[in-house]
Amino acid sequence: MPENRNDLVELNIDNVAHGGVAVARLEGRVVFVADAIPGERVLARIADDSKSSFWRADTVEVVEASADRVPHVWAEAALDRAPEQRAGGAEFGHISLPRQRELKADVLQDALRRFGGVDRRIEVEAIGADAPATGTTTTGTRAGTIAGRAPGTRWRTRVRLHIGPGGRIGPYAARSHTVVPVESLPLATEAIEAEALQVAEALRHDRQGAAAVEFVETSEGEVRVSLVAEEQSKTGGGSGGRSGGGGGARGQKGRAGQSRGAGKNGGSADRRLPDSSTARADRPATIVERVGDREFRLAENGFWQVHRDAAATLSDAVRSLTRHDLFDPRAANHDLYGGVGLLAAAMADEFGPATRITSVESDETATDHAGDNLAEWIGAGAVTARVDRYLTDLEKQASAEERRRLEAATMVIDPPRSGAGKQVVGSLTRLGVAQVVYVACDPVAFARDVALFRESGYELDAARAYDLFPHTHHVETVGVLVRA
Ligand SMILES: C[S@@+](CC[C@H](N)C(=O)[O-])C[C@H]1O[C@@H](n2cnc3c(N)ncnc32)[C@H](O)[C@@H]1O
Repeated sequence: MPENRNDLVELNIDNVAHGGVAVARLEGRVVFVADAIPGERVLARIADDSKSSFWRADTVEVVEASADRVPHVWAEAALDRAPEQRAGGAEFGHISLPRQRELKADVLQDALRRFGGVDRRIEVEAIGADAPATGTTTTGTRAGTIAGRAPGTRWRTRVRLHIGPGGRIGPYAARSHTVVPVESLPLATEAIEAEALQVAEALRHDRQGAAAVEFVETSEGEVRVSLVAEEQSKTGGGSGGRSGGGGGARGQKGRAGQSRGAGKNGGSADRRLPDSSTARADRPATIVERVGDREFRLAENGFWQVHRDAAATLSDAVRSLTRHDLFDPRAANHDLYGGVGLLAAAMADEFGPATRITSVESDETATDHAGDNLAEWIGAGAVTARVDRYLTDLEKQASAEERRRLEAATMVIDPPRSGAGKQVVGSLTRLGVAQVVYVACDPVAFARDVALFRESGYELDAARAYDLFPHTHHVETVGVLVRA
């Protein structure tokens, strides 16, 4: 029986839940506990008791520590601060990296079992500079550690910081809209951290009507800085995964803003950023990202994988996991939720210049860029459409010959966090496609979609999981679904 001291309770931590919190029980009720590790005993403050089915609590002191507890990777998110003053976005930063990956694998395994009906353990692999030093992959990710860089840090090439009272910038605290001013950003690239500190200084004097600031470092080392206007910040615009040190893994675009490049070495002395009302009308600037030998053009506020080695890792993953024996280059292959064509290019690279592949993406600017990025392949193209409507139209309108090409097709799908869902999975299975190479950033949404595929006669074939978001709870899974 836990000891009650006002709203403080001692809790034994049992396991980990989806969303980066640990699970304890208090008089039979589930309590989701932040900043704890399974196996620990902690003193926690109840933060939310509004629901009858579960409560939320924040660790304030560790009574019996796990052997996997380490000093927090981000001092400004550590236990010695009040919970509402801990920077959000590095919710696993107090756990050793190998244990973080085990916990992510636990969450994925549990989701696949409970929601997908699949009994499978998929270990979560370290990537890029955190991976064991076995050389360089086909698309050029760097394996092995970089001297002077703590493991699991300096990977974040997209960061959104919010502007709080007094013009001070920082991430939100976990599960709140309280801005926590910070003086370090250990998950961000060094260049973004340096730029953010300078911009923070400028905004303290004049917040320029903005509610948030976004930082992007391209693979060429250029840092772009954009202000996000008040109403755009409230509607949650901005590319996926930019919040704080590690907020969401990804999301939808939609932010118009104003920006400037800071160059490789920190930018100009003039810290005034362009005015939001004038710049909002402009088309967003184009940036270039490099993956191996390939260049991709995209809008600077457009979606791009967040970890500096993620684009290469996922390109390698879809190339190697796709069942080569089921791949037909002349079939109606697709890259659904294709962004600027990253994974379509990986497939065309793997299967040769005759490969037919169509990228389908709802964002018009991204599709325009995908068309350019895929121009060298005669069989590759890009379409602006919502995937659900596009597939429904295909079901209604495809000729007999097109249906045969769809049946033989490989569909790469890389949906947002909510997953593909019933309608899209229904269309894919009714079309009877040969295989689906599913890139998933949310284990529960993935597992639910796996269940839908299984109900329609598909099985989960090969699958791998990657630690694209070290020190956060996020994990990326790539799984292949084939007709059983
Ligand atoms: C996770 S990103 C993947 C992009 C690309 N595969 C990559 O790795 O760069 C998901 C993409 O799907 C797009 N998207 C979201 N919902 C969509 C929908 N219903 N139909 C088409 N595209 C959608 C987003 O704009 C975003 O570009």
